Order: sequence, then C-alpha cells, then structure tokens
Amino acid sequence: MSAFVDSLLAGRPLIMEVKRKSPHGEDLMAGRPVAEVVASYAAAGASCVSVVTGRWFGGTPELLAEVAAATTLPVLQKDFLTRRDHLHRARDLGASAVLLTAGLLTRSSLTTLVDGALALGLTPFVEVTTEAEVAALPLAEHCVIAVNNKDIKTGEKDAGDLGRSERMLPHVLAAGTRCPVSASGIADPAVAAHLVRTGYRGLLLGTSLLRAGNVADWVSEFDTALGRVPAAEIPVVVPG
Ligand SMILES: O=C(O)c1ccccc1NCC(=O)[C@H](O)[C@H](O)COP(=O)(O)O
Repeated sequence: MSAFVDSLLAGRPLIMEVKRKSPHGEDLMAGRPVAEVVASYAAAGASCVSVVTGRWFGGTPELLAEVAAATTLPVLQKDFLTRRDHLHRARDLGASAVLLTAGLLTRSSLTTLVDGALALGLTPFVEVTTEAEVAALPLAEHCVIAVNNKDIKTGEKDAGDLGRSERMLPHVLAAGTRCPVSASGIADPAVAAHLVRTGYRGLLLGTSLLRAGNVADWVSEFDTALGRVPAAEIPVVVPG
C-alpha cells in the first residue's frame, strides 16, 4: 500500500514541485512563502507534492518539513539519498516517498534502499534514464518508476528529452510498476496531456509551474488538452 501511488492513481496525475533554484541559479520562488506555493498546488488539484532538498537547487532538509507541514498531500523528497539514515530522516521530516536515482547507485545500494524505504512505509520513487537501469530494478512492482527527461549527471542543465519518456514507457510498464511517471522538462500543458495519453500515470512538474503566473490556469489548459472538463466549468444543477 502506498499513499503516494494511491493518490496519483485516484486523482489528477500531477506531482507539483517546490524547488528554490533552477540549475542555472534562477530564483524560482520569487519571494513567495513556501506555504503559499504549496496551497496554490493543492488548490489547482495536485495529487502529490515534490520538494527538492538538494542544496545545489537551493534546498535544505528543513524545506521538506516546511512543505509537509503545509499540506495533507503525500510529499516526495528529491535529494541524493544514499544511506538508510537518510530514509529515517525523510520519514521523520514528513516524506511519503523518496527519490532513489538508479544511475547514481550501485545495484546493491539500490536494493538496500528500496527495501529500507518499503520497511519504513516510504514509497521508493526510482528515477531512471536507461532501459538497463529499468531491467536491473529490484521490487519494481512496489516502486514508482520515473523516467527523468533531463540528465542529473550534468546537473539537469539540459532542456530535457521528452522522447526518452516515450521510448522507455514499454520497458517501464514491463518491469511491473503500477505507476510510471515522466519527470522534468515538461513545459507545456498539451505535451503533459500527450504523455498521460501515452500511458503515464504521473507527471513531475517543477520549473513550468513555478514560472507560471497562475498554476490553476496551467492545469486548466492541461485538463482541456486531456479532454477533461475543468471543475470550475462543470455547471451546477440545482434539483427541483
Ligand atoms: O533527479 C535527481 O536525481 C535529483 C537528485 C537530487 C535533487 C534533485 C534531483 N532532480 C530534480 C529534478 O529532477 C527536477 O527538479 C524535477 O524532475 C522537476 O523538473 P523540472 O520540471 O524540469 O523543473
């Protein structure tokens, strides 16, 4: 059982991210309080919230606690988590899911961390960029498998290759996950809707939402592109 996966599968397939800085040093919060950004995500219909605590993106562990205190939605911690005590800290600070970056961990560390996360009731959110990483994944059926469209090894300074998500989806599904996610570099609501139509059950959105003037408008464009009627436009029928 995973609150993170259940929330994504039951609701809008959007994980909305709090990240202080872009890889190029741009201030993405623009002076807004964390709680205000998180509230705008919840109001716009996020199913889950992600928070980047890595310091190269301006994050801190305390930012996780701040985000978790501001929402009842399941929270993903994005950082380079490499040890079991990192998992304990994540849980204690309020995370429901933890990022494990397959390309940066040995197979045995990844297995230990997936096991450790599950034992603590945390959902392993395993990020992959190659088919070989997917094939080597332990306990894939208990993990979210996220295809990262950007390259973390070069600090995600690239624009992102959304074709990677398309190419890798059959391999990700074959691994047995209930919840394939496409992450990073998704700038356009129509492209986001296309990824969902191809079979992704979750999208991780950071920069595009943090830069959007109005998150609700972005989501409404996404809903329209997906063929969903935005809640605000459903006519209220008063009986009798
Ligand atoms: O991807 C990682 O391995 C990673 C590790 C530590 C901190 C952050 C990490 N990734 C950050 C991201 O992948 C992006 O912030 C996230 O996917 C949203 O991307 P974007 O929509 O392009 O801002």
